[in-house]
Amino acid sequence: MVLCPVIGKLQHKRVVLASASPRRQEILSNAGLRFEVVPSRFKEKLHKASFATPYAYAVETAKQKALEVAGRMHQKDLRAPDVVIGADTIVAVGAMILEKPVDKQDAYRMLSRLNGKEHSVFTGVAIVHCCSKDGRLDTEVSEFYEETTVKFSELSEELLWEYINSGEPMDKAGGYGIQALGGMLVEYVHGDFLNVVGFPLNHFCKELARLYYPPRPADLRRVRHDSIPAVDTFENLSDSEAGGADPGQSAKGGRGGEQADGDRSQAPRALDAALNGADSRPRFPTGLLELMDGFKASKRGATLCPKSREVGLECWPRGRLWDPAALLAGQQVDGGPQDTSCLQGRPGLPMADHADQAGVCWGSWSKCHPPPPKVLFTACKLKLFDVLKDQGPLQAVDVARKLSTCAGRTEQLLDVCAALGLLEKTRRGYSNTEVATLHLVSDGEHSLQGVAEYNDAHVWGVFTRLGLAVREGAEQTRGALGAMEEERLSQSRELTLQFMRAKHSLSKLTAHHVATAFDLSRFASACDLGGCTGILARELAQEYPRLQVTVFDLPEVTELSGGFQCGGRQTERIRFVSGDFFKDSLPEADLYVLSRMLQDWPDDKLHKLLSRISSSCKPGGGLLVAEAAAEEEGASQSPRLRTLSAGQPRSPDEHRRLLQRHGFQDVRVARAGDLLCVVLGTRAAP
Ligand SMILES: Cc1cn([C@H]2C[C@H](O)[C@@H](COP(=O)(O)OP(=O)(O)OP(=O)(O)O)O2)c(=O)[nH]c1=O
Repeated sequence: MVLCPVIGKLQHKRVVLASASPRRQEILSNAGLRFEVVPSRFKEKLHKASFATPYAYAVETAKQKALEVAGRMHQKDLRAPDVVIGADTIVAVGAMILEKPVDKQDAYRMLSRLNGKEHSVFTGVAIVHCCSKDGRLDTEVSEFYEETTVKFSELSEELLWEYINSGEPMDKAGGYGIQALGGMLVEYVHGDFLNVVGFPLNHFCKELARLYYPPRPADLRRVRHDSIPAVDTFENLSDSEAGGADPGQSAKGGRGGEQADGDRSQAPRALDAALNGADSRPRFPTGLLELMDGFKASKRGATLCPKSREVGLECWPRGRLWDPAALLAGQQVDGGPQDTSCLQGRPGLPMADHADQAGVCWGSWSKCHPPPPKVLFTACKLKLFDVLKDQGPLQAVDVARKLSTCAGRTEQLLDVCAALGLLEKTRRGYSNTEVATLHLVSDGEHSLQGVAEYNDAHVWGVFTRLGLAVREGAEQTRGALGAMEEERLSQSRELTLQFMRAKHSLSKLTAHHVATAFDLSRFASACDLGGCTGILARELAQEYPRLQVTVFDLPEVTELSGGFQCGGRQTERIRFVSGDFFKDSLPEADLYVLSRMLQDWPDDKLHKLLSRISSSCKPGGGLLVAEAAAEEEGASQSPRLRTLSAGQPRSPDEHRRLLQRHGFQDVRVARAGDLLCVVLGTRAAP
């Protein structure tokens, strides 16, 4: 039972119920929660017509009730409570919202509307976590609603008036109290009874459990590959992205003036850290990155598949990518020819599934399933996860309205996202899973939207166009991609920014692992070559208090890096220097750092770069290299963490040999964060 540990977590907190409702007080105290009652003074006068649904109105009212109490208490005591709970119950008949009747006639009107019919009772709940920062109130709001269906019997006028005259309807939404005399009016109830009485206790406990015990990515449920809905293609949906409505605008629409802090993504980590004093860095989203990156495996795979190449089909290596949930859980699935069922028997589809000699089975995903990465990119581009963060759970039709997209296609997109483990689908609609909340919402601290955006806008195209290079092998691919990368960087400011955003968000996840893989305290200065926005430099400066760090990158990158800085004391020890590490002299440093750089370059460039570093590095100085880890010694097959990189990961031995070849000795290799291979070599005397 989730309740006990959750209540335990709240035990030492100052909890306030922002409600005068005696029913809410009773429900919560019966559940063992200890709290103070401070009724809200928020006037329930929000403009109902401006809400897309009745429950959106209830949720917003609940939130405003709680925020009013939090603000007032903070102003009065200069100390806010830890948690404020607000709730609002409404009765909805279709789109019409009924609140508490103002007088007997009003109660009669309401009860007459409900007479003999089904209606919905919605309770919106807001859980506001408060803290004071520099005397200012800081809040994190988590919100949800519950719906219960109630059916009234056919009631006579006489009975209605008798009930009204009892006085019971006056302080209750819809003009009745199901828990007392009003129970006699009710034929049936579907859903949570306590929700009708004013507080959905069960959902509240689940929400607390979600906040205090967020599921780990590995806990994401596994789905069978055939649960991914079959669709022809998502092109139509993509068309609407490009067309008329700006999805970003739609996503924000309808809730004008709302505090963006109604932010479910922030709450779990902040709470977790606050409660457990734990490191709030999220686990590495391996599966998600593999999903974002998966299409590269497909394109490389084409080299192994002569038949598919002949018929010009896009190939997807079965076994790796047909089980998206396994991917999200960071697992790889072995497949055999018997697993081709998802590809077979779909009438009219030009299938080319077959097993080649290497035992790899191929099929045309483009005709029977949408490619999972493209689904993810499309959802990000449409700001689907932002909409669900702010307003979820939502039904497909509501999502389509908010995104200005086609309802049918939107439902397909939502279903595929649910099958991929990015969304949760329940009776109440679709909502973000934990991994989506953490990494796919655009303004989240650990958002990987930048990676999705960049992969979609640029890398996908590169891989799609580079069939020739892919067929001709990894070296050529690296060369072609490296050249395109150079060309791209010089091309447009927007692309550069896109690239920087992607690299910035990835570096946020890896920088700590890179900085701490070895003890670097013997170095007084470091130079991060291609250090982009300085995330790793910042981590190094934070970890080693006497280290001076130089970030060296192309002028167009350093020029834009200012927009990514967030201050802090360690920035005094960081400087940005513009230059091209293939042409210009490298800044002096005891330690040179190349983080996720080497994979990008063809061998000639790679050796040129390493030999330039070797010449600049003083004897005793170091070279720290961080790359995606190959899965096992000698098996450079892992697609992990190659996002933004073109080449294949090297094995520890390959790394060792590479550094030794350029005059580095005592080369040590460490696996960091399960996904990175970090290598440290010491420059030998020439
Ligand atoms: C439908 C129904 C509502 N109600 C009550 C629950 C709520 O208290 C009330 C709806 O009004 P609310 O505005 O939700 O709550 P409230 O005014 O009582 O308290 P506060 O605003 O301070 O939080 O109706 C019942 O008790 N029984 C019922 O069957």
